[in-house]
Amino acid sequence: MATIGAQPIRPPPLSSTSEQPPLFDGTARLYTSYTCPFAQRVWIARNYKGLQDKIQLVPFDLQNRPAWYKEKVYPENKVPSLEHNGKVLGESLDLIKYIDANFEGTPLFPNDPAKKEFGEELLSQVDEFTRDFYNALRGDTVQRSHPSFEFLENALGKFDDGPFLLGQFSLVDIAYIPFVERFHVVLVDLFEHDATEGKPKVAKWIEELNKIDAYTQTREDPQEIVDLVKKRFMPQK
Ligand SMILES: N[C@@H](CCC(=O)N[C@@H](CS)C(=O)NCC(=O)O)C(=O)O
Repeated sequence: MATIGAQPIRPPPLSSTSEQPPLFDGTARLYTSYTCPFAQRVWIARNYKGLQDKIQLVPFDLQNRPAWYKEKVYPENKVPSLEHNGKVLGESLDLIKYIDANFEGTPLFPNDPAKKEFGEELLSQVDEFTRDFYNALRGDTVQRSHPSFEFLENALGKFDDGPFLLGQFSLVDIAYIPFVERFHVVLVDLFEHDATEGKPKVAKWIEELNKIDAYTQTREDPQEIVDLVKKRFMPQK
């Protein structure tokens, strides 16, 4: 993919009038949206494994999706989905595992049984983690977001051979970071609260993740995050 400095050029999002790319022509495609945290997971995994030339991004303007996506590609009509080997698969947590298992590149899950077990446990908790936070946006946000960051700080204390959730970078970090990125930005911007204060492991985790191009290239503009959350959860702000 072409790059400007370290930042690859993002293909422009397709809208309702855009033509459908060929289906099942042998190209692997990630149907995505640049603003969706679920889709961001799969995008990070693809980048980290060096699959930029093997998995093509097909981004949408989600508010104005083409009808052919639901009709011909993915009836659930959500992003992300992955076209690969004559099938279209969905669900971001399944997709990051699928990409790890079915494509070349650095493995995204450790072999160590204790790490595997803890990794699966954390993956099984991520939906609740994100739900709790979105619920906190409905009132008493700072106070109600505290347990989520406390949970992360504790989880990061489990392995001390690296700054990531399983020590080394893995798909567990990929599952959490798109949401933590958004929560962190929203708390700072709308509540003047730095959730990493007094949480050295979370602060270090975010700092280290921000050194990984595969992740930073997928980050959403903080202002867009704030605008979206304001519009959806707190129009009074
Ligand atoms: N559980 C799904 C959630 C995907 C999801 O909710 N995607 C949103 C965008 S962030 C979407 O496509 N929404 C469109 C719609 O619901 O119409 C996953 O993990 O992939």
